[in-house]
This record gives sequence, C-alpha cells and structure tokens, in this order.
Amino acid sequence: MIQFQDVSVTYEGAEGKVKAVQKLSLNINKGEIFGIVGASGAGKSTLLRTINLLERPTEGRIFINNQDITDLKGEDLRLLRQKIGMIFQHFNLIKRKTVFENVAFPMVAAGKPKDEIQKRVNQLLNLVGLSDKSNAFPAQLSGGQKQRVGIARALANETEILLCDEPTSALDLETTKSILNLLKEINQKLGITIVIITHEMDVVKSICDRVAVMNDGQLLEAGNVYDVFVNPRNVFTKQLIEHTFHLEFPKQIFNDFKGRVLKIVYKGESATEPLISEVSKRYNVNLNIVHGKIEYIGDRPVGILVVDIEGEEREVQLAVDYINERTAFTEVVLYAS
Ligand SMILES: Nc1ncnc2c1ncn2[C@@H]1O[C@H](COP(=O)(O)OP(=O)(O)OP(=O)(O)O)[C@@H](O)[C@H]1O
Repeated sequence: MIQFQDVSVTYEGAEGKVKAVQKLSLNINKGEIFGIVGASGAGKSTLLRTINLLERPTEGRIFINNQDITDLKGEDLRLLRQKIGMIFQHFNLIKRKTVFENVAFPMVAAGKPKDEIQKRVNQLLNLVGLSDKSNAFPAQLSGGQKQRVGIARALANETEILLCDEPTSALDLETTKSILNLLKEINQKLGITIVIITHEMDVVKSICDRVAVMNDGQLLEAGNVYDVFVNPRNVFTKQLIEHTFHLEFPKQIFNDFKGRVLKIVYKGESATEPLISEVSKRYNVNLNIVHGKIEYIGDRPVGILVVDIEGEEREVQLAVDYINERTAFTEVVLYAS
C-alpha cells in the first residue's frame, strides 16, 4: 500500500547537510500495523512524515495505493492528506477548543456539512470511550484521554492510514497499554493501516505485525515482528531486542560459572528441557540452567534460556553447534576466563 523507492531526505543543517534518510526502500501492506524503530536521530520521524509529505523526499519516489504521491501539490495534496491521519507524542490538541471541536476540526476544514460532523464526531468519541468528555477542554483531560482525542481527530475524515509519532512515549505503562489496545481495535474494526514510530520495542512487540529497524538514516532490516525478534540479523537490532527481553545480567551473576554461558532463543513453547538433557548425554559437557523465561510477541511465545556449559573445548563446541541447529539462535554471551 505504501511503497518507498530509494527515498532519501537531506536537510540543510547549520553545520552542513544532514542525510536523515538514505536510499531507503520499503513496502508497508494495507491493513497492517507497521513499526519503525531505531535510536534517536535514526530518521524515523523524517521517514514517517514523508508519507503525508510533511517532509518531501530529496530523492526517490513514494507510492500510496500505486499512485506516485511524491510531487503532489495543491488540491491533490489536500485530498491525500485527508486520507492520512496523524497522532503525536504530545497530542497537539487545540487548547481553546473543546474535545468535540478538536475532533470536528479536520471535518470543518474539509467543508463537511454540520449534521454529518455531529454524527461522525459522536461516533468517534464513542469509539475512543470519551462520549462523556465532549464539552471538556484538553487541560481537563489526562494524558491518555488527550491521546484518545488525538486518535478520534485523526480518524475524522475517511482515514485509510494512521501515522503515529511516538504515540505512547509521554504515557505511563497502564495508559500505554490501553492506547495500544485502542490502536489495535481500530486497526481490526476499521481496517486502517497503522504506521508507528517508536523507540520502545515493547510497543512493537505488543501490537505490530511487521517492523523496520533504522539507524543513521538507513534501513537495517525489516520483517515480520516475530521473526525479527526471534532471529535478528543485525547487531544493532540484537541490542534493541536484548533490552526488551530484560536479559541484562549483572556481571557478578556469572562469577560462579566456570564454562561458557549461552543464550538460547527458541520458538514457541517447544521444550528445550529435553534438548538440554539430550546434549548432556550426547556430549561430555555439564549444563546448568541459569535463567529461563517465556516472552510473548503478539500472542506467539518465544522462549529464552541462559545456560552455563562446561567441558573440553571441542565437546563444548560440538554441543553448542548441536543446540544451535535445533533452536532459533544460540549465542555465547560470556566466556569464563
Ligand atoms: N528540520 C531539520 N533540519 C535539519 N536537520 C534535521 C531536521 N529534522 C531532523 N533533522 C536531523 O535529521 C536526523 C534524523 O532526525 P529524525 O527526527 O528523523 O530522527 P528520529 O529517529 O525520529 O529521532 P527522534 O527519535 O529523536 O525523534 C537527525 O540527525 C536530525 O537532527
């Protein structure tokens, strides 16, 4: 549905040119929730903002529904933007307008008739659970409620694509969950394509179907969220993911281990316990489980096991290779000296 073809965006900064996005090609499918992640300055916002041409590519083309939108201007651009809603980290509501007026704003701007606006705004407030706040002003709302108004406003016209710029970064954990659930519900009920940029891998893990990882304006990898999390190809992606699996151990924890510490990641709930005992029998090695847990990516489980493996170098290597062949990936996280 959205295709980036060799898209680059270069800014003229105070200290010279900044290549915010570099020759990036990517497809986002209709009806999916697509996450774009990366560290600060990776170019995520810039890329997101090219979709509604708030930022124009310096090079390359962008297609939406097979239409080349790169050079759209005037009325054509206005019509394109009507189909693309956007929500922001700090909500960007109009302070002096009520909740109703904020949500109605894009429809008023599009010249829709009053009775249609009335009906649609009430529907949307119902959808986001704010029917009772119609006459409230933004200052009277919590962060989560403000984001709900933002979402309702972004859906006011015949929205096909919802762009989300760090939508939960200003919210606490519980509120984040409820906003993510709402986005998921909107995606499923209304079939709207959602593109989310975030630095929180937990957001990606809980609602995205596919994800792109960016660094320094470049696309490092893209794919199904489960596959990228279970088997990241890039070192940078691995680091991002490691963090969300909360697997950083204090170094002291390894002091008692004499061998090599492995992190084993396996798909689904397939038991690695038999694998571990099988390896102990097959090879002359001792294995101790240091830590084990199951995480969920969407509703699919992924298992993580940290084991200490001890024995002669050759036997250890054979055992590691054996485990590696039978799991999603195995990584040596520590060599004991
Ligand atoms: N208007 C601008 N003028 C000059 N440089 C810019 C402009 N906007 C962004 N940049 C630069 O482009 C690069 C990418 O910025 P961008 O905001 O797209 O990254 P990001 O991944 O969204 O970062 P963050 O998560 O911090 O928002 C950065 O080096 C940034 O400083």
